[in-house]
Amino acid sequence: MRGSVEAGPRATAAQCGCVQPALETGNLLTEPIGYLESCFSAKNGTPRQPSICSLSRACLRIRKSIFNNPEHSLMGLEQFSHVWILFVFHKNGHLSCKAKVQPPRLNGAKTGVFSTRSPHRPNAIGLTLAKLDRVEGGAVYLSGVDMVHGTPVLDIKPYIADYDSPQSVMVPPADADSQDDKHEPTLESADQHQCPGSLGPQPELATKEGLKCPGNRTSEEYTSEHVDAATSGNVPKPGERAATVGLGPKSCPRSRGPEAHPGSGPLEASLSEEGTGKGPSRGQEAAGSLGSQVDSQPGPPPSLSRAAPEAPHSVVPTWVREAPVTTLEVRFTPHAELDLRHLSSDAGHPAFQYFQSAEEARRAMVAVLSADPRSVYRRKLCQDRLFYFTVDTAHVTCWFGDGFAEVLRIRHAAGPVHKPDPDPAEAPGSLGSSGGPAAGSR
Ligand SMILES: C[S@@+](CC[C@H](N)C(=O)[O-])C[C@H]1O[C@@H](n2cnc3c(N)ncnc32)[C@H](O)[C@@H]1O
Repeated sequence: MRGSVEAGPRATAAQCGCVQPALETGNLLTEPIGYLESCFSAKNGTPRQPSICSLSRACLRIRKSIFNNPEHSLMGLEQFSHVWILFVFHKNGHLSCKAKVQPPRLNGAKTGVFSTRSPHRPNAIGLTLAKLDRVEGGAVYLSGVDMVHGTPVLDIKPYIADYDSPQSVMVPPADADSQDDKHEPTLESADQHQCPGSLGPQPELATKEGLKCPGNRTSEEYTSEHVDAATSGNVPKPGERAATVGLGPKSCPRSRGPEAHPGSGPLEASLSEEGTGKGPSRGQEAAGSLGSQVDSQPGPPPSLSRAAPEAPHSVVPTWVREAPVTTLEVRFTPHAELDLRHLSSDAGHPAFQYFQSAEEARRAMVAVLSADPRSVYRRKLCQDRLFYFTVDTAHVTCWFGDGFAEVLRIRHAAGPVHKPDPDPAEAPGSLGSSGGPAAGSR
């Protein structure tokens, strides 16, 4: 009977009898357009969202197997300040089909996977809004990324506030005036009927669900380590967007632009909040918070905006903005400060591939650590243990105390930073054996 089965076209069969992937079935066989070169070589320490560290840089070279002349495909892209990057979470380790996940901001509570930005989702597809620093031939240089080195990238699309931000919904005056019940609701009218308090997810504790998994996917419950997912929105921060969309000067990893100088631009503005640990307190009781917040981010610059005067705001649940911990203070031991100076002046090694100075490297480390990159599991059960991450050529050893993170050692990353490394977080014994920093490392 019609309607008794799920709608959708059937797979097409080839002459040999095989079922071929076909667009109509939605079984898309993807071919990465390139593999990201990122300053983060492992998941550990990689920001949970692009807004956390605007200095996190990457380069994507379009493969010649996709386009003979990759530079043709990038023509015109340099006119945009931000791009969406669609990619595969290739380091997930296993396919996941958990309907509920535990985002760090819910501090152990569960919510539906589709209400989060968890990497562990049925199709393992990520979406990041990155700053486009420059286009050079067949390569794009990005910053503010939250992807590890080697990430297969499926697509690049320009960020267009008019299309991508609900605040920029275009409502022709005539249409707006004549709206009645016969019209499909526009995004604006739909949003205006949303009750902020009614949109939050209803986190539940430890509810098992029957799983419907395609193929032979694991039904293993996520460990907390596996639910090391961030859930904050990936639109630019308040202020950052207004300052940068479409207007900001461009910078690039290897050539200093005006904004590379401290105190001279939007990059600095966002870093000062990230880097000092003086950002707004994120609240203590995110778990179970059911409310929603109206996003009051400024819209695009007036020259670009065609928003209706009473344009709608987007709405997110409160927990997205309220982390379970306050922003951490970040300290460096004198030893670590010395290490950093040595690293940047050691003639035997290339100093940095992505950072332009030791100061930039330091600020990136502060940004990463002040956002507390630990999983819920580590935060709750492994406090004060050693934590490692690699950014650019720096391998960082630190530990977490009450309200702070302290960098203990900074060494040159063993081997090339771009070699896909095993995740130190997943390596046996990687946490060290003590409950605090190793005595010899201070
Ligand atoms: C929470 S996800 C968000 C990614 C993207 N902004 C999104 O919303 O889809 C970011 C985290 O994914 C992890 N990650 C980054 N690249 C990955 C990859 N290629 N494979 C698996 N995990 C990755 C890192 O631990 C990072 O902190």
